[in-house]
Amino acid sequence: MEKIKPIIGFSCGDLNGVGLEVVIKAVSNNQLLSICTPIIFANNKCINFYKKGIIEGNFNFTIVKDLATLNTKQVNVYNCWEEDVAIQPGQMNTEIGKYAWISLKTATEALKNGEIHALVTAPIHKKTILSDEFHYTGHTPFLKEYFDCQDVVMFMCAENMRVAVVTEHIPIKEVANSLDKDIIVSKLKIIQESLRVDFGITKPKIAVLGLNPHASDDGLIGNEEETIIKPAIKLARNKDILAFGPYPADGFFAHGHYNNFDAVLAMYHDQGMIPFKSLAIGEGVNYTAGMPVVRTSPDHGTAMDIAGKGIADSTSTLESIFLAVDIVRMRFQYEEDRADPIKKMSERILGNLADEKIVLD
Ligand SMILES: NC(=O)C1=CN([C@@H]2O[C@H](COP(=O)(O)OP(=O)(O)OC[C@H]3O[C@@H](n4cnc5c(N)ncnc54)[C@H](O)[C@@H]3O)[C@@H](O)[C@H]2O)C=CC1
Ligand SMILES: NCC(=O)COP(=O)(O)O
Repeated sequence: MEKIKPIIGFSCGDLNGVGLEVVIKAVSNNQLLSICTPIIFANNKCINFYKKGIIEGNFNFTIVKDLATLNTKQVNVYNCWEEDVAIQPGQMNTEIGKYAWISLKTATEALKNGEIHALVTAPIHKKTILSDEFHYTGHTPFLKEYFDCQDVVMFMCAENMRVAVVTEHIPIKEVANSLDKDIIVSKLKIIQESLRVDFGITKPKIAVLGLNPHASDDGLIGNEEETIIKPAIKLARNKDILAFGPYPADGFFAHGHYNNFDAVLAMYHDQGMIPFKSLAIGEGVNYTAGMPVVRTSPDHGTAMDIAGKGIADSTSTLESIFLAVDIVRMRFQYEEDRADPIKKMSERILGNLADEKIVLD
């Protein structure tokens, strides 16, 4: 069957950060146009500002006014604003931060309307984007609310590991009180479903980390393992989720035990992010699992210290595009396979018969 070529939208992130630079670098990859049609939600003048000096040769794009008529042979740019913007790479500036929101808002609307198949978000600066309209600690809680999801999962994905977190951007002193068994089970359900539908793993195994050092050493160092995490794992098992643990986080990563699982659920941000960013092979991608739509993102931030220097690495953005394309295709295939199971099954059986050279009358 012919593979679908999805339309991938890009929000530009903080214009003073490395966002547009890594997006431009990633979409100028020659082979990209054969697997997807990219559309950047920003403004052509801002793209011209960043493209100078970072791309060898020409970087051509088409400015589109109507999202229904994209150029499939080129990168598309949708102008979300018309005014000139005084970009100052590396500067934290709330005036500039507001364009990150305009871009994100426009791209998210397009995602909701089905005008793009997936969204790749370039990094926002969590402080400069804040406004009455955008009052979230990141894309994840915004998208959760926008798409009316009961829960979603921040799911970091790389070639050799996938790490999800229970709590996201909250102060460390609030972590223990934010955990409860239903929240953990909810995350495990989303991870299991995502591994099946988005990654095609039929019987995924998920490791759950403890919260305390040495997963509490049998209650010597805290009790959340006994009172919350173990009961959550038991509950998940009763729901046919192959969850294991809780494992002490340090040795689990140090000795490579993550290799035995399809995903790892960490209790808090740094418990998952530090090993992920340190041990991931290939570049990591931040995927928001549990939504009806597909959103990926590079695993890094605005990198203000190197913004505008042309030295930002775009590999994680490129991987975010590849993962978005893969997931769109996986979901499409998943739906297709289940649209008419009897017909599909008979087609497959007939295929097998043909393989075995059995002739039907
Ligand atoms: N998806 C998103 O929107 C994300 C946003 N952020 C936000 O970004 C801002 C800055 O966060 P930081 O903690 O400083 O992390 P950061 O990832 O921006 O920077 C950490 C270090 O990594 C380097 N680095 C990051 N990306 C790079 C790249 N593509 N190529 C080469 N070097 C790179 C930076 O130069 C810096 O030394 C914060 O407001 C944070 O909340 C952080 C992570 C993701
Ligand atoms: N550490 C991940 C991060 O900051 C990205 O968060 P989000 O914007 O994807 O919610």
